[in-house]
Amino acid sequence: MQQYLRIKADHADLLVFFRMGDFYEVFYDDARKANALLDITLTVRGSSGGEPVVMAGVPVAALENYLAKLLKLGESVAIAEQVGEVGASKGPVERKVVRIVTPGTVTDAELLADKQDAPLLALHAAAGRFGLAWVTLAQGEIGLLECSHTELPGWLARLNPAEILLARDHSAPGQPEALSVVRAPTTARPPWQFDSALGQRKLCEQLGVASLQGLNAQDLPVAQAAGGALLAYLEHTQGRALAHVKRLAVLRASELIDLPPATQRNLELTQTLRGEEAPTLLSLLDSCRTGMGSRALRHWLLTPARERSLAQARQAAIATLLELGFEPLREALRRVSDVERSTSRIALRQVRPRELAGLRETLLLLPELAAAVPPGAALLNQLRQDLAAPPQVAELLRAALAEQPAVWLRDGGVIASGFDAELDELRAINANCDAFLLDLELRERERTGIPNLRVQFNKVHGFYIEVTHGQKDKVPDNYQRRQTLKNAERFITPELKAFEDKALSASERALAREKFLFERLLDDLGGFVQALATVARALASLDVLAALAERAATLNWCAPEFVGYPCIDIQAGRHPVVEARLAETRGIAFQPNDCRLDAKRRLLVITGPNMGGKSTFMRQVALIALLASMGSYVPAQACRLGPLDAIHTRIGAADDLANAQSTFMLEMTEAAAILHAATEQSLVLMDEIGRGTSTFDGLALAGAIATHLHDKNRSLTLFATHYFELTELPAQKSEAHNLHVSAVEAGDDIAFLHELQPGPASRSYGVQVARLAGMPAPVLRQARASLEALEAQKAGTQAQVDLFAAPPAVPQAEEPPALKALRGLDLDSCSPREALEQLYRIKSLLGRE
Ligand SMILES: Nc1ncnc2c1ncn2[C@@H]1O[C@H](COP(=O)(O)OP(=O)(O)OP(=O)(O)O)[C@@H](O)[C@H]1O
Repeated sequence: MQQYLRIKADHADLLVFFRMGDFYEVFYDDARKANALLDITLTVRGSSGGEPVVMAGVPVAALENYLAKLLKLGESVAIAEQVGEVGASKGPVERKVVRIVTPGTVTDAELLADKQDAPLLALHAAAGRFGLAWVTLAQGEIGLLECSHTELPGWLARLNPAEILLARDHSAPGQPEALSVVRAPTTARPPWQFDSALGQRKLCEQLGVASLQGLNAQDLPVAQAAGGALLAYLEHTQGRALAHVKRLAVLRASELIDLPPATQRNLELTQTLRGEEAPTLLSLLDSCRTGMGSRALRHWLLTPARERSLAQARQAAIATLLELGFEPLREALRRVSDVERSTSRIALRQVRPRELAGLRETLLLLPELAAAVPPGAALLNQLRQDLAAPPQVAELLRAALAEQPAVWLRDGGVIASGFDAELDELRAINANCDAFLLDLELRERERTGIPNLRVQFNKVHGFYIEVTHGQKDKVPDNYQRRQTLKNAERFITPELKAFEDKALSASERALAREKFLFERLLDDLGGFVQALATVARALASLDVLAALAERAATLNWCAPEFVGYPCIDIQAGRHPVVEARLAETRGIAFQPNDCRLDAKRRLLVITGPNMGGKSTFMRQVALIALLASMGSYVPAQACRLGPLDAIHTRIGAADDLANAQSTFMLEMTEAAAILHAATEQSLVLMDEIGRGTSTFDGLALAGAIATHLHDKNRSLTLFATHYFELTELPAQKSEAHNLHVSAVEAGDDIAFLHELQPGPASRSYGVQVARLAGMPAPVLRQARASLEALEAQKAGTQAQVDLFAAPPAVPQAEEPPALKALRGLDLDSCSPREALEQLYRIKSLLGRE
């Protein structure tokens, strides 16, 4: 218990798994926690310091399962192994924490989702800004970024960290709200570790550079401070150099297209509104053959650059793949293992034998893969070159690693035969054991003339020669008695004893030798980590490009064109996810629609019946713009896209109970954020703004918001509404235009054509849609009657309100006397003394205010 308590004191915040033979035991509060989280039985064994020792345990063989569960729940675990020799000294065997597993630092394939990264992120606030530093250990790249408090939630949603490090007892305005966007567990770290000088030094050390200047990361003190804490935590949990973490990516909000959390959610990019993985844009796009590809695709989708050169390079690569064929490449990618994760685990020395076998196969496959990359596009040429791993790696693995290595190193059978003479000899002893014993038996029978003499082995006595009592007198002098049984006698000879020593130690020594050789193999492979990381990145990119080409071909997408002026011009665009769902579930075709926004058509007011397809249309425009910006083809016949700095969306109505915001409050908060942030280069979707409050309030607000977007933000805006009054806007504002979705009515029935046409809609058809939804007939009758009465009433009292008039000027208040006096001062004509007197006078005026 003393040993345990010592270890626990060093790892007070973690669950400590304490190895005891075939179990990891947890004690006291850890045991109670484990009991609650893992549903494992609590027991009491003995007492320590007068207190009963409460404990629980998990079998060693089941460790990974339990770890996976705990990590999912956001818990971190310290694993204390027996490191001393059992029975080597008096007292308990020595134990040490050999591994700390936290949600943001796991690299085990079994504990990670195949298609998603689990980054570790450190967050720091200083000087009114936030600094973020993150790393995906399984990838080996550190990211740095600084942002404002309004941008923070978007970044957190994008990076989707598995664990967040914060300075203990420090918070900044906006931080708790931003953190509520993600569900990651937070870990408190000592505040002094969040220091920018320390961070700069640590980053330079880690990346092996003299200064961060060359990496474009010099001017990010707050992010550097976060970087310091990040690296300190990695040292604490990994306990060894992170040889593979050698790259730095500096992200700048101003270089990426802004995708606030509301946009990521409303467009259902990686999660449906209900929080499911499919059907989403990502799930539709992701036909990648490898986990590496899926992870890269998610990253491409969520970090589109404003500058178009990367997107153009990707587009050109997709065009080449479409022209010259992507199937051979995709076929080859099927057999590729997760080189990215294996590489990082080589660097962390956590790699398992089977992973190395997978890596070997992939490396041998690379020439075939490279040959399957079609020539032409610059990006493809580059990636093909990157696939050229140094041949020594495959050679090393081929020579050292067994054909089919065991799962665990501890079981032996990992190193290939023929690789090491000493290991071969030790293995030969084991293998030749039986032959030697048979041979010895024959020889001894001959020598002694005892026909039923037998050479045998048991665990307690080792090897022996057994002779029945009847033959005892023939036993030669050099036989020494080991044991006497009822009807037989057991002996040992010097030759047999020597063999026994050799045989018994041989298997142990073989295992030790294998461990040694495996470690040496890891040392040797360590030198190739960067080269392997390059291969991994190239494989991931090729996989994404081939998947995007496949999607473009299968789904009949086109290459978008980029232009330098304000423009979103889409011909026959489709919503890719709705289209796929319609085809899959109802076998019907999607109705394509055009969209034209430019300097002269900045705001489209979209009206039409419920269920008409307004939301679908707006979303499809945003999705097409996003797909084009990441470098993909798009679901349209043709598409021209100008500069884009953000996609803002205000769609749908969901209560945010967790943050104590009502539907309407949330609606207004999101709309306000958009009016503050949107620029001339932003795409803005506003779906039924104002519907969360009374009709007049809603209408008045919607009119004012549309006016502001048109006059002040001047963004490219799609504005869907049920307020027909807003269709008057284009009459007053030159850059606003009306569009409506069509429906045809036949008696009480209504059919939606989902077709966009110029001009305003005439009706809402709300009652007809309610009928389709199965509303009881009396309710419908009453609603219809009320509707008629309301419409008649409205027609009679058509008030002339200008919804889009410029806001009245703010009344000018009288200027305060102190300010007036200050303004009246002529500084050039007064002496220093007079100036001082004036200052006193002004100060006294302030006192009176
Ligand atoms: N272009 C289209 N082609 C085929 N079906 C479509 C199309 N657009 C929409 N739909 C179908 O109509 C349904 C309703 O569309 P959507 O939610 O966009 O309507 P809406 O006009 O926004 O309705 P509301 O005003 O009630 O919000 C979609 O779920 C989809 O199944």
